[in-house]
Amino acid sequence: MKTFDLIIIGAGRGSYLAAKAANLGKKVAIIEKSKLGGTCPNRGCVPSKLLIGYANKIREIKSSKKHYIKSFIDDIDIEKIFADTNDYINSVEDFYEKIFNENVTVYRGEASFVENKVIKINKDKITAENIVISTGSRPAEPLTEGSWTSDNIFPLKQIPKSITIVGAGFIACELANFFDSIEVKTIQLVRGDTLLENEDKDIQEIFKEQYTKNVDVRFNTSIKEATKQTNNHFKIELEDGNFIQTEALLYAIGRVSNADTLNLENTDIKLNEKGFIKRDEFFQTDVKGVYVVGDASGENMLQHAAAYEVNHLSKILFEDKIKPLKFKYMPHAVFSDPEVASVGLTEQKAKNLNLNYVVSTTNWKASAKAKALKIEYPQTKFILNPYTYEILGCHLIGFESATIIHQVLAVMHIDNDIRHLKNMLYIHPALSEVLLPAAVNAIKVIKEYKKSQET
Ligand SMILES: Cc1cc2nc3c(=O)[nH]c(=O)nc-3n(C[C@H](O)[C@H](O)[C@H](O)COP(=O)(O)OP(=O)(O)OC[C@H]3O[C@@H](n4cnc5c(N)ncnc54)[C@H](O)[C@@H]3O)c2cc1C
Ligand SMILES: NC(=O)c1ccc[n+]([C@@H]2O[C@H](COP(=O)([O-])OP(=O)(O)OC[C@H]3O[C@@H](n4cnc5c(N)ncnc54)[C@H](O)[C@@H]3O)[C@@H](O)[C@H]2O)c1
Repeated sequence: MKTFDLIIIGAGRGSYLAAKAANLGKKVAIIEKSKLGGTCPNRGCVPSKLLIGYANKIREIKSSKKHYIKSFIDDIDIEKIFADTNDYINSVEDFYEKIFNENVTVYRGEASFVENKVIKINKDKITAENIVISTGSRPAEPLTEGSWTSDNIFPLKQIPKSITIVGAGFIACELANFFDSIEVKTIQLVRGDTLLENEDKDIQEIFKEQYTKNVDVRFNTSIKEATKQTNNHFKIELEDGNFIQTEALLYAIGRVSNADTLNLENTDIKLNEKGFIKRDEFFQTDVKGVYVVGDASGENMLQHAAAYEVNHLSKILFEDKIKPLKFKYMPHAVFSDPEVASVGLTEQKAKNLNLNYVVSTTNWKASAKAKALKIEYPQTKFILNPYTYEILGCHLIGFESATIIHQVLAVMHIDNDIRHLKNMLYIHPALSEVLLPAAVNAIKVIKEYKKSQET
């Protein structure tokens, strides 16, 4: 049996840990059953955001009337869009192979545990003092045979004339926006009456109102039966009695754990109630020296979380900086139309937790830059601790929200106090300036709250 210093199972973000350890002279084995780089560059964040780039441009052209410009789109070269996106995807393996030096052995195949510290891949058995499980997650099984998930839509193959997308979360709202923008007949099926159900309710409402101006969303329904016809299209009977025909059917109904591939029953590693791998704040599983990072823990399921965790784990393993990691805040964004960005608690969560909080909501109308964009709906919502001025949550909807929120993240990172956002200097009239009236209003709301408590 071969012995390594470090074994990494899953070459998504775990690849960077392999590269770092190898650069420090450690003998590393990394095992991947699919493509090096994992979900984000091959079938996740990057390809989907490349597509959103086209969608944003198309939406901008289509809304040019607001700027008194009559425009029309002569042709959208979807073949080129698909080919460019696939070119990127096809370059990923090569990129990842190059980040590994001679100290890395790449095993191709599915890894499973034989015992606590012994891993089997194909006919090989290997062991190491430290083992990192970074096996990510996979799409929940589609409910119709022959349909797509985000795993098999990339690399992009056929250009469908019509697509039906099931789900109301991140993936459904990003990809339905793309397909609709390139004029593929798109229908989104949502079992409830909300989109992006984990966002703050006010943001959800604005999102729903704006998004459904473009995308044909059928709420409170789902697929009763779907059958493939001779022309290879799906005939779908909906729960509400309606029928639709669609060439492609994509399920985006959440992600599940890959832990079932690992034969963990041969170990002392425990799972949580959702089947993801349990760990402590040092990423350690129930077996000493076996760690879990990224989606495999089921905690954050975001690339920036996986990247941060891998970086922190490398400090624990190689720099003797044995500090626990507990995220103080975890931001996310939905790159759809409109764009949404969020960090911390929604108002509903703050309420459920019985916290003392105040809410400040401001629109972006005072911003000259926002005015120049001619979009009416953008909003900033803060949830604040009125005693400490702490930002408990911040929710943005509007152009470049994912960029603007970084200013809030910096404050939360350094010294979480909304007053910094009021006192700092802003470039006038940059779009980030929208946070100035938001902070001024937030502080006013806090003062009014305090005054009301005195009387
Ligand atoms: C369509 C889509 C869009 C997304 N967009 C964003 C975004 O915009 N921003 C964002 O922050 N996040 C986004 N995400 C989420 C992001 O991709 C994941 O959070 C991130 O990739 C997790 O990284 P990871 O290394 O934990 O897992 P992964 O990247 O999934 O890597 C795990 C690897 O382990 C391999 N593996 C699994 N089991 C085994 C086994 N038994 N043996 C060997 N290998 C195994 C898998 O093949 C995979 O390559 C998106 C996800 C999807 C699907
Ligand atoms: N911009 C980003 O950061 C980004 C983009 C895409 C994906 N991601 C990550 O990937 C994860 C997975 O994305 P996702 O969109 O698949 O999951 P999600 O959890 O965001 O949404 C799943 C949706 O499917 C619906 N659903 C579940 N079961 C269903 C059923 N049987 N019938 C109909 N609807 C059903 C849910 O109500 C929900 O709306 C996200 O949680 C996120 O962590 C992030």
